[in-house]
Amino acid sequence: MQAVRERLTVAVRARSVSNPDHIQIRPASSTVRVVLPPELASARSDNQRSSWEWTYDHVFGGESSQEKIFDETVAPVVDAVLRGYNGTVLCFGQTGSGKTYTHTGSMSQFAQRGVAPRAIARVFSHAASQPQYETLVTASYLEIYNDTLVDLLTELPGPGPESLSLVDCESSTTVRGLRAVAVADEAAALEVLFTGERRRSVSCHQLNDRSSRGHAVFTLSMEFRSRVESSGRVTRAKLVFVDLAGSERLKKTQTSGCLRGESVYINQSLTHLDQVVVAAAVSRGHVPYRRSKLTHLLRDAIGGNSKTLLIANMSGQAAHLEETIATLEFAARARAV
Ligand SMILES: Nc1ncnc2c1ncn2[C@@H]1O[C@H](COP(=O)(O)OP(=O)(O)OP(=O)(O)O)[C@@H](O)[C@H]1O
Repeated sequence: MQAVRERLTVAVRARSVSNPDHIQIRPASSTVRVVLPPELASARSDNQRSSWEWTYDHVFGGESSQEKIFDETVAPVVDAVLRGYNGTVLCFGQTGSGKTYTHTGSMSQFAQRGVAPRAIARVFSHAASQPQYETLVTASYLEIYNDTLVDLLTELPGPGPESLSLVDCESSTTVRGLRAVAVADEAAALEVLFTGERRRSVSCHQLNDRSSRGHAVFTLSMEFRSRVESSGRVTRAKLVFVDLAGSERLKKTQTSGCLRGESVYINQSLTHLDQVVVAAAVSRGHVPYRRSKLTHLLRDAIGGNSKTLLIANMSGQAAHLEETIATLEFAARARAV
């Protein structure tokens, strides 16, 4: 792996905008402007603001296709991985804002497929165009559910499930015991992705009838070996997709019982993620990555040598303005890392 640290790239994607007076998506200038309506502004204390404007690396409105999102944001990360760098794509945002749609998309409509299946296609088409290299790819799929590591691929043939643990390597963190399945072609890699997708913890609540209850981490690990050079040099690289569980207000999701416990964990782990992002942005010293399994696992993506893209998904609905502001503020903090 080579060092590639650049500023973390941040893209904002709005699902749809219900009230352009209050939410203005401006792809041409890569900005988003939010103006609170008077009734919300007056409910905030005097020293709080009522309008904001943020600049990101990319901004997409509700009309942007899955293809456009992939081509403009994720394809450069995949291409860096194919040159031997590590890459991470993180989908973040409020529950129901479109994170899983961005990550996986529709399993039945080809044009609606998300960034992970498109990345798989790009990896294997690149491998086919480079016969001078042997490309070996393995896939793994992990879920962090209530701070427990769960292997989503244990139903595939292979050794039985082991208990999983995080292990620090030189600059990144790996998961000991996680199954890595060799995938020879695009179809095999998609099969692994969709097997894991089907096994994710999902529940129905007021804002999403298939809400992810854990953070999902899909990883393609690659080895490139020259068939023509005798040195036998091997380049290794990793492409990681993280579909985070959505932040949620308990009042809005109207969850109770188990679901409520999951929500509390989800919100807490996202708060830890925010704290780690702030620490990584302001300090070159200690960053509390070990605060949760999620931040520990994302050490390389946040403060290491991974080429990292954050896609901040926002609903764009006036009813969720406060959550949208929280998402956009997090995305702005991440851009400072
Ligand atoms: N840009 C979009 N275009 C069309 N449909 C979308 C778009 N974004 C999201 N959807 C649809 O909205 C619903 C909720 O989206 P999704 O499940 O991706 O949200 P999420 O952010 O992953 O939510 P959660 O955090 O609760 O898991 C899904 O039915 C999805 O297909």
